[in-house]
Amino acid sequence: MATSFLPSSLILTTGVEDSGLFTDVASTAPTTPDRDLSYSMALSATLAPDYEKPLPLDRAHVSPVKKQYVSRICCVGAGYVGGPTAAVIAYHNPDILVTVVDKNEERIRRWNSKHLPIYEPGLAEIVRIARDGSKGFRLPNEPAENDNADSRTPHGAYNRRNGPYSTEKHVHYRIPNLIFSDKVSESISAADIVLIAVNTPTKSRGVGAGSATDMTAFEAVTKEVARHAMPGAIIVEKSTVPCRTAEFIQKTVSWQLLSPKSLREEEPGQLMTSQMTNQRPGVYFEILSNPEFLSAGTAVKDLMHPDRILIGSSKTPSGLRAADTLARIYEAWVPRSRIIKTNVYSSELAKLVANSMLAQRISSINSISAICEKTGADVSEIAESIGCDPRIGDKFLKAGIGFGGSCFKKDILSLVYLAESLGLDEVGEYWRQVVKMNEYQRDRFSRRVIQRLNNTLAGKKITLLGYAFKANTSDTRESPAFEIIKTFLEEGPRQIAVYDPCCNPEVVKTEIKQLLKDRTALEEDGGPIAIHPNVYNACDHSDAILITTEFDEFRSTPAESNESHPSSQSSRLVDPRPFYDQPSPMDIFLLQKYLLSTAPAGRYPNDDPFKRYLPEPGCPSSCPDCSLIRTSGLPAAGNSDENRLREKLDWRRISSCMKKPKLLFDGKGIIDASELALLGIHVESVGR
Ligand SMILES: NC(=O)c1ccc[n+]([C@@H]2O[C@H](COP(=O)([O-])OP(=O)(O)OC[C@H]3O[C@@H](n4cnc5c(N)ncnc54)[C@H](O)[C@@H]3O)[C@@H](O)[C@H]2O)c1
Ligand SMILES: O=c1ccn([C@@H]2O[C@H](COP(=O)(O)OP(=O)(O)O[C@H]3O[C@H](CO)[C@@H](O)[C@H](O)[C@H]3O)[C@@H](O)[C@H]2O)c(=O)[nH]1
Repeated sequence: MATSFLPSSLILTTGVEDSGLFTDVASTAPTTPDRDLSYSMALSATLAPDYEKPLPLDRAHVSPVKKQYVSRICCVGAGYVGGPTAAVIAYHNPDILVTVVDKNEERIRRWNSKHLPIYEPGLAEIVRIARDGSKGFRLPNEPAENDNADSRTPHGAYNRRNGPYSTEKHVHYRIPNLIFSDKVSESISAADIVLIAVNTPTKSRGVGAGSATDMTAFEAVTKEVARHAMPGAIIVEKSTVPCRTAEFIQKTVSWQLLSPKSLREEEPGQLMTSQMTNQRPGVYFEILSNPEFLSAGTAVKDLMHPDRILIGSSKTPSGLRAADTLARIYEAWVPRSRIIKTNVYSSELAKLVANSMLAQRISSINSISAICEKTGADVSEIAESIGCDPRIGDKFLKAGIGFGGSCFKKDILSLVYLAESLGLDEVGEYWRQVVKMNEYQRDRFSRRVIQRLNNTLAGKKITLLGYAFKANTSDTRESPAFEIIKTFLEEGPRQIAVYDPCCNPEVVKTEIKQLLKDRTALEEDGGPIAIHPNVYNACDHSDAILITTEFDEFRSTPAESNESHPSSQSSRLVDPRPFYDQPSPMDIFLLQKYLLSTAPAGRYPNDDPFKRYLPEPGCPSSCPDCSLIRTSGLPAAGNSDENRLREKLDWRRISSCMKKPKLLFDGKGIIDASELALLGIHVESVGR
């Protein structure tokens, strides 16, 4: 077996070697040539004379990746982006060691346990394989419903034992290649590529407070990189950052690297920086922008089947080669045609523009919803009719209580700040209006509820169904529900009941306490806010129910199709066999999905059709997550398990326990008013 680059403690014995199944199986993991940290494989790749030779194509659209160029990737930031992105990169590149580092030790502890800090459908499976390794297995290379096998194979060679379409494929065991660690500088120093995926929120104080991007975390990491990254390492902005951040990194890095003398001569304003230690003359890095476009709740789908991978680089030969090096990592599973290369500032700005344009559509349709409510037009009918125009398209036209989430607002505000700081005040004002409209829409909804309840909530119980900022996630950042709760609190209600099928009630309570900075807001502390684990208790004797998140469980209308999502093409359930080549990690991923979705319940224990999973890490008796599950019945990352029982609400039962007049305010356009009218519930919807 080839030598592994992993610490011996991480190499798991699978027992597969002993089974005699794979006598010729060797680890595909390369070894860093000399372990000298001044050596960078990425740099050597960029200098290799044959680097630009066209790659041989052995598949229709995915090029084979010669991964010997990059052996280690470090991702700084183990959050919603860093964790899943690194996991998917590691899953598809088993011979690259991917280390995710974070200064938050608690987060790292959870990534290393069976209690991942975030929930995303499919994430745990990917992490398990890449972090823990997997057993080798044999795979029948025939489609399950193989009633006409020969017609499925181009050469009629399907049943030949040794032909390209052999009846059985051996899939090699994997050694772990995904590590979560709190050793930030150490991991940076060993990496050929450093992805920076730390948080970049809106500044809350000082110059630009309320709109500029707070670059504190990003800058701190940049300095770590300048001090510790190996010469020639490629630095990648994964975080969403203001346009021209690459230039800022270049300067930060240069200030760290240049000698004090040269700095004094060239940048007199930066004398202070020159006094930093660790100058490393002659050391050079390439900086790339590679923004992430995943959405909460569909992160794994989005990462597995991205619409595009955007890579911005300088247009120098070395910058372009660095972009190619990063592109090759993605080419392990992303069709080349989906990898877009631009200049670095275009890439940075494109991320802000993408989010701003998406949010703008929501604000635009929400503005129309206000007109609809006063005219008798129906905003969903308008959205449907304009969405048929391919120039407009039908996505992101759902009127409601406005957008939430950690990204839209902050990214629009970052664009606003950029425009204003460039003296483009009208441009800034144009985009600021998107945020204003969003707040107006949410407040309009809250006011409508209060008005319909005779302008007072005193002595009344109001129920919010949904606390997460969108469906199928327990992410509650910038949740519209929280802002609505804040508005209602001012009215002195008897109870504000909250139910969310994904969020852990204990976690929501802690969060609300922190955000309100009020120790007496929760019911158990004598306040009106009650977070219910049971939806019927939450609705019992309610004066008004509000739909604040678009969970399918709450719907009385059919769920929306997501057919145009690129992932849906591959998740359309087709058996991907027979495999001509050795099945790739993507092949196995798609086959597993197919098998699980078509098999009768219970057919594959642990959802592991290939019996390849190794045991998950055990927890110590003091594990806080196990203790939370014992007390609340749910993990901290919530109950957004894709296998959770998505039982539809029994609206008849809810109607029977509501106070009269039975009022329901649909903030997400998922309720059929005429259906609930039959149950005696009066529905008011946004834009109708
Ligand atoms: N959440 C999303 O859906 C999403 C999607 C696309 C892009 N983005 C962008 O990606 C970036 C990260 O977002 P996120 O949601 O993952 O944030 P997050 O808050 O979930 O994670 C950021 C992590 O960085 C860590 N960190 C901060 N400073 C550090 C330091 N000096 N050293 C080591 N670790 C440090 C934090 O401890 C935290 O765990 C942001 O710029 C965001 O705008 C987010
Ligand atoms: O027609 C719509 C679509 C969405 N929303 C709301 O908009 C918010 C954001 O939804 P979505 O964009 O699906 O989720 P995010 O996870 O915030 O993803 C956005 O923000 C990420 C972080 O930058 C980007 O990577 C993604 O591409 C971008 O869609 C949620 O509150 C939704 O309820 C609507 O009100 N109407």
